[in-house]
Amino acid sequence: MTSRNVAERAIVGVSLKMYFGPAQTRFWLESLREIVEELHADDILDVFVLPSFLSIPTAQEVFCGSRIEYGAQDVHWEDRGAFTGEVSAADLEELGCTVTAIGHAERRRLFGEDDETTARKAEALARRDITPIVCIGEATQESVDEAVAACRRQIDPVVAAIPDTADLVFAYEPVWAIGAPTPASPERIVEIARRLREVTGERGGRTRLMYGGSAGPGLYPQIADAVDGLFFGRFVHDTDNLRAAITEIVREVAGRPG
Ligand SMILES: O=C[C@H](O)COP(=O)(O)O
Repeated sequence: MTSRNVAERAIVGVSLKMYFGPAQTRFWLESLREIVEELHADDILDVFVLPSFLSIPTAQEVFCGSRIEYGAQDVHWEDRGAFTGEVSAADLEELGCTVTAIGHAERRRLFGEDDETTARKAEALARRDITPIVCIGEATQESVDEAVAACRRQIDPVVAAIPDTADLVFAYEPVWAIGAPTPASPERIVEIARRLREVTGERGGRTRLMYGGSAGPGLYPQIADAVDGLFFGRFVHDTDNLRAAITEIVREVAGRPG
């Protein structure tokens, strides 16, 4: 992949997983808004955050009048019915969600989510015009060929399940790099991203590719020509780090030849 494939606007996403309670989430969301506005980041970046289900109404309130998008970390594939404990794409749409993650490695490992259920969830989101953030990635630090094959097994059912024109984001997150001290090497990310673009490039709809897995300040400039953005976790909980990470991405994108 070359810089010609990279979208003009970069994407910056954060999943808060289950790290923060409601009050701490509100503080962090307010800080995110302040930082984005101070840096005018939303002029050149698509910024989204995925708080817990309980804090989605808070995100709706905090981001009122802002271009920051928000959504959930999971969704059920049906709109309504006897599905105890679940939340539907219809509910998320009603609360203004425009993005939602599916198929995260933790959902796959801890809650039995598989490629088939991920595809059904993608279809449910696409029906509501909510962009699926589909998490893909190899389980162990195997060869690039094996990693791409593993990702392909996760990509193909999703692509088949949604309309060709639907907006789609893949978050390439090597499972072994999630919750680790450092991300995958820039060389590996760039090579795998290039190969994944070949797989997803046939779609008619916009298909963007992010990197996630221990991403933090310092990573983006090394892989900016290969990915459309970063999917952050722990390393932007600290709002100084959040500011540093967004500042770095804004500088990189603003410096691209126009
Ligand atoms: O959803 C985010 C990713 O799983 C990355 O999390 P992490 O940066 O804390 O490893």
